Amino acid sequence: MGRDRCVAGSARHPCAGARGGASFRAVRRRHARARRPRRVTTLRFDDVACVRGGRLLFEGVSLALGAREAAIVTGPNGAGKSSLLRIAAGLLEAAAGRVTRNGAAALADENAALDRELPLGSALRFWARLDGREDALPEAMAAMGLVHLAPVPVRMLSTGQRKRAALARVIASDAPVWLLDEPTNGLDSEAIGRLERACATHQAAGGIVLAATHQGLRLSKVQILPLAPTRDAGA
Ligand SMILES: Nc1ncnc2c1ncn2[C@@H]1O[C@H](COP(=O)(O)OP(=O)(O)OP(=O)(O)O)[C@@H](O)[C@H]1O
Repeated sequence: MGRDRCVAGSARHPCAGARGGASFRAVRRRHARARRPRRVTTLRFDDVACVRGGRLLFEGVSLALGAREAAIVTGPNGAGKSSLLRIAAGLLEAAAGRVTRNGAAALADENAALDRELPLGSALRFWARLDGREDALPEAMAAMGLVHLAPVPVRMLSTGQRKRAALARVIASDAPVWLLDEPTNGLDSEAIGRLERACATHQAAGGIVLAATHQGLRLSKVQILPLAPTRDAGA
């Protein structure tokens, strides 16, 4: 039964299923949580500039993303794509301009930050537990085709498998803003399809995707943000 058909009045809530299971109160609490208005997710760059190592990488970058929208940052090596994502994540300060983000961000970059000695399942659970999202992990691992790799130590994973693990970490997080740095690097076509479907699900739920990539990534409601490097950037 759909959420909107949910009616009160019986000892067992109709959404609890034929065999009962959840009590009326538990189901009503769950539905109240689902109905609770979430603040609308937004990410804005207004006239942003980035300086690294004393060199101006880019300037005058503006971008406005709302719920369900996406952008792909393009540009040659060294143009500052990763730097732009780090600015969006709040890990790097813009040299000029204004960055506003409404909603937590999850960043997937080349550093998966997974304990190499732990089995993949445990390494991912460490982060999911910190995020209070342990229950979301099995679905995230399934989304990236990782379930069978759960017992394998992280250090034994291939490049593509490690990339999929980093993406599963983002999927399991509750962050409405996904920042994906070269997310298709090392992924085969099946894994790219999985990532695209995960992004579509995330956007449909009101999330934002900002990705930096040299390769194609099919996203809906997407805008392209080409980074034109300054002479200073020497890309
Ligand atoms: N910590 C740092 N200190 C100084 N300079 C840095 C630092 N990190 C990156 N840079 C420089 O900033 C420039 C932009 O780097 P960035 O990784 O943002 O580029 P990119 O567009 O993502 O490149 P690529 O396509 O190769 O991934 C590069 O010239 C790089 O050497």
